[in-house]
Amino acid sequence: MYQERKRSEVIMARMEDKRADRNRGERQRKDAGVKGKRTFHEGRSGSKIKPASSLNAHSSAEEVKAGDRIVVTIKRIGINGEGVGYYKRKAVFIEGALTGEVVKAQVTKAERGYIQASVTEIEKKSPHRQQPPCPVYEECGGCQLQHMTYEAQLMAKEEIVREAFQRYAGIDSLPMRPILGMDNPWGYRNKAQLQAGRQGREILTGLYAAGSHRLVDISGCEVQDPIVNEVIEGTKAVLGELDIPIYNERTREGAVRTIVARVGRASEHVQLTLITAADRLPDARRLVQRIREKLPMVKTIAQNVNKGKSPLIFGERTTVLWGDERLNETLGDVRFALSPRAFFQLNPEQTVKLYDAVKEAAALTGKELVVDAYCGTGTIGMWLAKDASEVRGIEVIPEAVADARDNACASGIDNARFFEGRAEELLPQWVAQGVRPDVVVVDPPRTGCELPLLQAIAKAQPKRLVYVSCNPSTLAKDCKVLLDSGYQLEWVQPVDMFPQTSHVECCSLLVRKDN
Ligand SMILES: C[S@@+](CC[C@H](N)C(=O)[O-])C[C@H]1O[C@@H](n2cnc3c(N)ncnc32)[C@H](O)[C@@H]1O
Repeated sequence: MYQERKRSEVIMARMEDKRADRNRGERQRKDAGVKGKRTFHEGRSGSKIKPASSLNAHSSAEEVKAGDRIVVTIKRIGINGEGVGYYKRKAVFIEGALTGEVVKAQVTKAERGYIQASVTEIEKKSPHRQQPPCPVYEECGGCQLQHMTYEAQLMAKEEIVREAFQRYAGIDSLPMRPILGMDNPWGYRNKAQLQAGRQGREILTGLYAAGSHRLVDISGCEVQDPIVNEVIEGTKAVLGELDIPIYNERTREGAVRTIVARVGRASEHVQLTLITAADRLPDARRLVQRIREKLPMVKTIAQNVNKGKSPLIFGERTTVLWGDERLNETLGDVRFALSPRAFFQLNPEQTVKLYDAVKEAAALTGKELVVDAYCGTGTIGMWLAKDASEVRGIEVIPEAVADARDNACASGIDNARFFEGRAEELLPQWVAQGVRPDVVVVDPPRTGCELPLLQAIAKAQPKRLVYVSCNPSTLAKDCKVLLDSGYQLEWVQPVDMFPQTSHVECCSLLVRKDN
């Protein structure tokens, strides 16, 4: 349960990322009242482009209806990676269109506050448009920005953050630092979590196409670590060779539902988990033997049983069939021992940049009490512990708290304690008891912080508040509350944790005005 909750909140695994992307798109469109998804990519979908002569431009947005043709200049990229322009002062959301482009588009939906349309022809093409490297980019939907250069992706993400602060916090001149991107924005994901299925004799592993039960095979996914891809392919081959039954979503028969492979970057060891729909994994002994022979980098083979019908990936019970109980990983000089269901950041290289920004914002001298609210497995608290007097982490998921305690122990950190509970309940209690943190770090789920937590922070008056967020909209809304209660926004540091997708993470520093 812990793993699944984390996943949906922290963009944990690829499958859940897809859902999060879609949900996010829905949320964003709800803001403007839009629903739907991308329908166009130049080059791939050339046949969808209609000649300009078929256009029939309208004179008033009120008259626009589905099926009409309009011409739109794209002003920016929206939170879900779509192009956003205006037609007669109404926002128009156009999947696959890029900033600066002038596109002819067909209206797919016209509502009071917005229009949704799909590209039929690009009149003026962006120099940042590129052919998406992935052959299943459109079908898969896990990435949203492969049709633009990486440079343009970074600019778009900065714009998304700027726009959120303008819209939700009324800040026109945001103290934003340049986004921290990656030198190589490919092969960064340390973990794949793929549904298994069959097409005739062939075993597929991938993601379901949006709104369907059609599995899109994503073999060799370019954002995955190549070692992870190798293990997924090798495992598929062994499953086929031994004719192990693959779960069929429709008939609810078969065994293997999902393959999860996670690589430890420091060791290059891989933890492999097969999620099955029943207790029995047929031919388990031969399966273990063949995987060990074929994939020597695999150091753990585990089975997790999930008999449920919900979209949660993991079930409650995990058995290690062979090998190490946990995968060792390090971030900087902090060590982690990860059980198959334990959460860990998906892009370790960028996580270090994010946590370093948190450390800079916290500006610790060794004397401070730091509260790490929404601490997960305690990674941020541990990153700060050696420069603080005391760290107190708060996390709602018991297994995460247990992991945090174990990880602190493994790293020899003895000034960090982790508490199970809701941040919006525990912090107010502590404050009522007279606890006065010097620095509070919050890293909430996409929904942002609960108001009682923000109120408790305002009451406790920590000198520094470090807000880590994967959702610029809720970040900006919460910042507005904090700015109204005596804080000042010093800087916002966006970090590109998920290149090729429209996700953007930010670390923001707020300080008390009366400091
Ligand atoms: C975005 S993650 C942050 C994880 C961690 N800081 C890290 O960098 O890995 C948010 C975490 O908040 C936890 N959470 C969600 N709601 C919570 C609440 N009301 N109180 C405390 N923790 C909560 C989730 O279980 C999740 O571990």
